[in-house]
Amino acid sequence: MSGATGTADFFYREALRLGYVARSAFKLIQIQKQHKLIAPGAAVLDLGCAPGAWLQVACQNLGPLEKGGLVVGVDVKKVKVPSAHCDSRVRTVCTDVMALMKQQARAMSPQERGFSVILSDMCPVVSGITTRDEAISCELGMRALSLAVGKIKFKESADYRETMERFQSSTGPDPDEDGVLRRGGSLVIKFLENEDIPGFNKFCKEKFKKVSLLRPKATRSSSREIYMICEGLR
Ligand SMILES: C[S@@+](CC[C@H](N)C(=O)[O-])C[C@H]1O[C@@H](n2cnc3c(N)ncnc32)[C@H](O)[C@@H]1O
Repeated sequence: MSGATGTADFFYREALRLGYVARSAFKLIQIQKQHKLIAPGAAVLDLGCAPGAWLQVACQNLGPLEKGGLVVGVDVKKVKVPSAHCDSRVRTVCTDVMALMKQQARAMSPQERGFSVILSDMCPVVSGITTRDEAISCELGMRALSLAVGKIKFKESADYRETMERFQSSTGPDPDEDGVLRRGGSLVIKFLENEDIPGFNKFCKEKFKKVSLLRPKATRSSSREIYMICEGLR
């Protein structure tokens, strides 16, 4: 688990010391510190949650139990809710997000009113074939985006049209047009850096009040991952 660099080893050791199940905890800690996406009592959907470090960080930011809130983690792998930093507000569902319908996702939210924060740390098992890994990463990102904002609609003349159309088909049929992210809510999507990111970025800038890209300090130097942080769904 420890990486080749001193920085990677630092985050690995810190995760062990502080009771996080993976060093990836520090990526969400940095995102949360800079963007304050998870408010006390928030309803958080964590896509690609195994082994559970983001569940821990999300729960820590819900505030005291009496504030309420919920963290639902979804992964193709079965995930046991970590005992440290998690409480009764955290639960996990084992399913493939590519096949998860919006109605099913909404049914997991409090009073079926949707989520205030959606996090996607999903990534493919890296094959080493760059174009293939990038395409799968974009498909996963597109699925997270369409779950959040609903049916992807844009003007014919939009200069990101080609990018969005290319990955739209990967989301599969879903009769529900509405997304499961509440108005004003925030979305975080992990991508492997590639030439389609500017297209996603432009689309998201129309949908959200603020969009930024972040490469957290805990990212391994060998990784091409980057996080798109979208705040304030219009
Ligand atoms: C980098 S890990 C997530 C780490 C997690 N955020 C944490 O801090 O513990 C990426 C996860 O995405 C999951 N994943 C990839 N494709 C998925 C899919 N189609 N549906 C659900 N989960 C998926 C993988 O199983 C893997 O557990």
